[in-house]
Amino acid sequence: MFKVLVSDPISDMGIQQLMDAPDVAVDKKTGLSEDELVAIIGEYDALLVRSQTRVTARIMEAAKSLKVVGRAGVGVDNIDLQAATQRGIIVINAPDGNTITTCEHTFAMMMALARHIPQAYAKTVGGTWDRKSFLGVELRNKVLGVLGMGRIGSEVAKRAKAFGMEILGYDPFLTEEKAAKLGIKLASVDEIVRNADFMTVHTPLTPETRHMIGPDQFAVMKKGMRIVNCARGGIIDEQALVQAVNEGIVAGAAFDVFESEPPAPDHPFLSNPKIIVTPHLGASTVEAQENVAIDVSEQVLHILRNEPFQNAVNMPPIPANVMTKLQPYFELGEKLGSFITQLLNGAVEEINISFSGELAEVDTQPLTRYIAKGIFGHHLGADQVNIINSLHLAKERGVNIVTSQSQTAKDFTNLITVSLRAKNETRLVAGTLLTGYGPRIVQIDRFTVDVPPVGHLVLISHNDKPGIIGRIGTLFGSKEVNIATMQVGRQIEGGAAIMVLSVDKGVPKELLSEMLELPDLNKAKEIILS
Ligand SMILES: NC(=O)C1=CN([C@@H]2O[C@H](COP(=O)(O)OP(=O)(O)OC[C@H]3O[C@@H](n4cnc5c(N)ncnc54)[C@H](O)[C@@H]3O)[C@@H](O)[C@H]2O)C=CC1
Ligand SMILES: O=C(O)C(=O)COP(=O)(O)O
Repeated sequence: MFKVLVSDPISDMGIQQLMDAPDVAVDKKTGLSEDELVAIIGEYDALLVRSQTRVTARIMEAAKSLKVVGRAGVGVDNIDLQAATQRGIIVINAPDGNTITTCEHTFAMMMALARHIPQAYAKTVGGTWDRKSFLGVELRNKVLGVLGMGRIGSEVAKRAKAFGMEILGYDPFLTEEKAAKLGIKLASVDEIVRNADFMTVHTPLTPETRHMIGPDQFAVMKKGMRIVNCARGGIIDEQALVQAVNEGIVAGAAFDVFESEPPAPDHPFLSNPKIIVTPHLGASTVEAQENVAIDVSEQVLHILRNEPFQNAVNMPPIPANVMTKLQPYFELGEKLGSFITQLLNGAVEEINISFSGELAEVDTQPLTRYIAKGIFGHHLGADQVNIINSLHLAKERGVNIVTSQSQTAKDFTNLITVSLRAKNETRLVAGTLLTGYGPRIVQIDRFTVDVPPVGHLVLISHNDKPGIIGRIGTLFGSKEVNIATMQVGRQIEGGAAIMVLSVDKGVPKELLSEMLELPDLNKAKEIILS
């Protein structure tokens, strides 16, 4: 008999199939502390949660029989995925079931914001008949900026069209063609910030999206913008938003999510009359809760019964013989994917991967998955992409992956070459595993280099002229950024060249912009490989 623990409020109708299964016993115990969960989790084979239960490494450690954690919803930031993977616990989510509901909540928030509904309601039920203070605005003919055009963002855009809005969308996977098909305009974050009347965010919270709307964006923002966040707290810098509201840059904001939930009683949003809030209700409808509970219960049942399953967000099993051969290359593959996606400007349309030398002797598909994980994980969030879903995510986004194998690998015993094609450019990186030395990037575009793919790198394209290395060294020194290693590559003397620096910490934005003012320096980009 499999034992399933449901530790958050999850729709009964959705989990009925688990309750009806003859080989499953379901316990519902909500509101448990970490200690209480640690004390009882050992007897369970599956755990079903929403966003309240924090499934920590401590809980996983105590979970001796746990095979699967099922998240009845999208975001898995409350689950320690690394700990789950380490212990071989599969984590699955229900990515589709609450899309429409969250999209509709976004609209409810946008309209409530445009017409001051919460404020007007409070005054009316308080006994004041005030028809003067709540002059609203129409949505019609307004520009809506959508940051994150995935499942929810795309549905929001669709509905906004029906309201007569013009939509500017930004997503690293949105091409002009896809945008045209959706009837929206592809725009940069900067264009959205400068031109939108309303803006709504629908990205996961990743290192890249954290505070993607912050002081720099508020400084150039169209005056009077209204902002909605029904995705994750922290995508918009809360302190900077409050300041922008107080300065009149932002006319109003509607937030369903907070950097820390629940927010402290003195959180500035809670006392600002121009900011309206809901307590993370985006997914809270009867329909969505049934959908996600049905989806997650179905997959949990498959996993418990050892049947094929979907929607895993962490590590899948790989056959032992394939594992032995390929495992040493997994990290290199993922790093190459992450490296090249950070170099590319524009939405990736095609990925070309070639495996050469001894790698050509085995089935390299698992390695392709790691490379795709590096490419997609950078934008979609490392917690959302794994080697089970990375190829599926590529397909879902219409990105073609072409792989080839060849027995010869120039000067190396093994070589992985990854190139990404976007509308206006193609970028290439190649890497190898050097026995005794570990992974190395050996080619970037047409330049030969020798760089370990770790930490903070700065990629500079410049003209091969005397003095440039010194000028860069002096500039980094003046900003207290230590250069650990420096690699230069060129094809001909005096021609185009590249430099790869590895530095000990993050590079301040102003250092990158000051670098661009140096003579003979053409481009500079920071690349972070964890
Ligand atoms: N408030 C609530 O109760 C709910 C919140 N959510 C949250 O809403 C968010 C969106 O969910 P879905 O649409 O289902 O996810 P999704 O994965 O379909 O879409 C997210 C999109 O964000 C894009 N993205 C990643 N980095 C970006 C960047 N730097 N700039 C612009 N776009 C970027 C991705 O390419 C992707 O297309 C998630 O954070 C999810 O956890 C989801 C359901 C309910
Ligand atoms: O699905 C998501 O990402 C959500 O944020 C919904 O969270 P909830 O299940 O309502 O606690």
